[in-house]
Amino acid sequence: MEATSMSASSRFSISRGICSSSAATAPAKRRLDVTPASGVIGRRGLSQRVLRFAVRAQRSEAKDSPGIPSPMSDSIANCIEVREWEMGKTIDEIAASQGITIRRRPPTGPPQHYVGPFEFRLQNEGNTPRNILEEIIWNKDVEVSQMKERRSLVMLKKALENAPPVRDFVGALRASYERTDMPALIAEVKKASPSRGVLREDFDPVQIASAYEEGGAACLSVLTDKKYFQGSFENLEAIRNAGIKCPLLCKEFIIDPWQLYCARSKGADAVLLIAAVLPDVDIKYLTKICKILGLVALVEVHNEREMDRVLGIDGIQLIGINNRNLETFEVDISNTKKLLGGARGEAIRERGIIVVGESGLFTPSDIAYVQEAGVKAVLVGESLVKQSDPSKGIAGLFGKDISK
Ligand SMILES: O=C(O)c1ccccc1NCC(=O)[C@H](O)[C@H](O)COP(=O)(O)O
Repeated sequence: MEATSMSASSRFSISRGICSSSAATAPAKRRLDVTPASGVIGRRGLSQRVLRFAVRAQRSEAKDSPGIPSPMSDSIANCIEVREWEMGKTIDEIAASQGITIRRRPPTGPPQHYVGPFEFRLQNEGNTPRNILEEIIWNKDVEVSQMKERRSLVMLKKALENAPPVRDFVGALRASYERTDMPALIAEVKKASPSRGVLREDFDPVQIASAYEEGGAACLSVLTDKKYFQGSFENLEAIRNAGIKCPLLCKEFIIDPWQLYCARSKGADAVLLIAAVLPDVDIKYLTKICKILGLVALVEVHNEREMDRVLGIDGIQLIGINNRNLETFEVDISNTKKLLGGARGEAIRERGIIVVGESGLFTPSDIAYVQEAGVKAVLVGESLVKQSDPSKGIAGLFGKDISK
């Protein structure tokens, strides 16, 4: 399928995958089986929004193409109602049952424009984020709603028609690994982070991206979050339009399929999905949409439980192991080794999944350590972006020139 267009029928088939067209008439128990666990329930859950999004998309499709019937709309809407009625559980409850501690933003707060350092805010169990990752996600929820108002799905679909073609992200990683016999580099264009503050004042994203390419990076990761990382979709678009050949990962906190369309329209070839935030059903749903758009998903895990959940999902090509605990900021590269030991490592090798070691990599011995543990790619930000010449920084990090 063309990566840049999404036909009504392909959208319908996704909808069928997540919510059987017969759900409204099937016996209740069976409906529970055919409809994924957190699929359409609770407050502000992605899956609930995914289906509403699908319904809206199909309605607008029908408006765009009068005469073409939209047979799934009613059954999806029924599914939403049936699931809400049957389960009576919130998305947070479903997520918690999978070990996810990050909650979705409650409808009552926090105030959208609150300010001040995280630790000084009034603590209130219900409407105050418990850690930085939760705060980022709650903020993203508000931000995505606002962006959707400014740029509708119909507008995004139009933009997709002019989006640059998708490049082979996984192919570029494999080729680099085979060429250098070292982990392929995904070099991150990252101005700032919540854990480290501003990493580079004279930040020119296109210049940094070209230096990375020159230094031998296989792919690039571009932070698009504004509030916490001082990134932007404009940076992603500028890098893509500057003729950089390395495939691009849109490094964003994805909680809604709208963001996938946005990333693709700006020229992304891959996106990040964070298992600490997304229940299984959302990962499955989002990866299906990625496939339709031609995007590859880098699914990020931090611990054994998340790794086991992701290994339970079919069709995953890329798994990132983040050595940074996103709740506490602690970095420990032995996390990579821990998660690749024993049966997990075997399953990964058998299935040909590429593992990306992420965060906290500064020296050739760090690279050797994660390679020994089994990674075929690394994602590196801070240690490269801080170098006056990031291209030379790559040779320093790998202990040799990997550009040839
Ligand atoms: O980097 C952070 O402080 C951070 C905080 C909260 C959520 C995510 C965060 N980082 C995203 C990343 O995973 C890193 O940017 C990436 O792995 C590169 O890490 P590094 O080489 O240590 O800059």
